[in-house]
Amino acid sequence: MGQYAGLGEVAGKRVLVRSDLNVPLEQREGSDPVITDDGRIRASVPTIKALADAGARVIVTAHLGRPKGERDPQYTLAPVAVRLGELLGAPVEFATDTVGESAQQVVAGLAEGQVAVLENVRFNAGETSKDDAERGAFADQLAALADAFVSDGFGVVHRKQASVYDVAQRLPHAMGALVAAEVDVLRRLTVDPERPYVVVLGGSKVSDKLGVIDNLLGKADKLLIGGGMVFTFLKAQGHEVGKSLLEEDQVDTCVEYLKRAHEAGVELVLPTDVVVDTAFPSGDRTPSPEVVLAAEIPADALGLDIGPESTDAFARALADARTVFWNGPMGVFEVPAFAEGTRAVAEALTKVSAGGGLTVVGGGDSAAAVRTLGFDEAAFGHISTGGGASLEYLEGKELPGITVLED
Ligand SMILES: Nc1ncnc2c1ncn2[C@@H]1O[C@H](COP(=O)(O)OP(=O)(O)O)[C@@H](O)[C@H]1O
Ligand SMILES: O=C(OP(=O)(O)O)[C@H](O)COP(=O)(O)O
Repeated sequence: MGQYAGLGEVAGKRVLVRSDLNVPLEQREGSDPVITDDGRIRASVPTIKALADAGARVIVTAHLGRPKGERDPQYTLAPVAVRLGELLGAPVEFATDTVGESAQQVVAGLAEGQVAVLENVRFNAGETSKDDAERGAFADQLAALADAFVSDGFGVVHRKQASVYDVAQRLPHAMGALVAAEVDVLRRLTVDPERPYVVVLGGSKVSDKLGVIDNLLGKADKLLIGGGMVFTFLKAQGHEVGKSLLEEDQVDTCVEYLKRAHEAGVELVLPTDVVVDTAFPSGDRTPSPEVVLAAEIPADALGLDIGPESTDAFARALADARTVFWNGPMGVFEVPAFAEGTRAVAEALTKVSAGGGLTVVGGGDSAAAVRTLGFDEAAFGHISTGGGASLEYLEGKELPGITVLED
């Protein structure tokens, strides 16, 4: 328990652990949602188990998805608590609220070494509030449930949120084993990475992640852009993108990035072809994928993957890499018709690893993608549980959930 030395003896103490249990769920008509990848739950187990084994009364707090500060049944953590119990090999109590009567009762009933999960912390508006007082008031309620706090949700350490940041100011605190291990690997990418250093970006959290490019242009040798990021860049190049994901207010920023990449000699690789469909894939619809030139996306279509020509170009750009960081799937990989770009990038990374290079895959969905597409985790240097968090760490930004632990 050296990791938690700052907390003193944990036996008998109520220890609040912030984990990142934000796993992909498939909603199924008429039955409970199914966890399609439990990687983040598995990654959270060692810290929870170590504390429970040491006799702590462990209270796990976490979020799922982005509910809008109120109860939303599709984002309940109940199935996650069940899975955590299976992985721990011990029953896990579940509180049907986060800080209310149920939470208080469940915590009061916890024996030494027992584990409880509180309902989705984002069902409370205070969690993500930009107002310090509102966030603080909610953090007070969370802190009242516990004697100590362990921060182990690496995927959220870039969020200045009550259960990540404010609660650490209110309780004796320590960094969890997962956060410590993640930071250890990522540090290797910031200190003199072996070159060429290639960063691959994709996914759908476009507004969150476009900003990181600013900083990466000064660090990486090549930047490969796929996924939902592509279309704001294509628009910046003067192309129409139909119904694709687009951050209209970021187009000028992308124009600037294109210019700066050119000036800095950074190779910025954008897809030249994309796989489109006329609607976003949904359960009851058979996809009808079509490959079009990136410069000629029809008005009624939306881009859902990078095309075959781009896939080859991305693989070529990765072939001589010695360090690679990849965050964000290249397409809607959950649907086989739009998974090829993601598969090809994953394949290219395994080759870099096999040749002795360092590859890091970061992000809940990116990690889930490599696993669900059948890749062996051992074929990558490191699979990080955090996408946005890793990117901000690599940028050299201060991560509120980590700096707060240093105070
Ligand atoms: N072109 C696209 N349009 C819309 N969604 C996309 C596109 N490409 C990828 N996605 C979606 O992005 C999601 C993952 O994005 P993100 O959360 O940013 O990644 P991560 O969790 O790895 O950080 C996936 O669910 C995938 O379906
Ligand atoms: O999924 C997450 O981040 P990621 O998609 O950047 O890996 C984390 O659980 C954080 O979730 P958030 O981006 O809704 O704050």
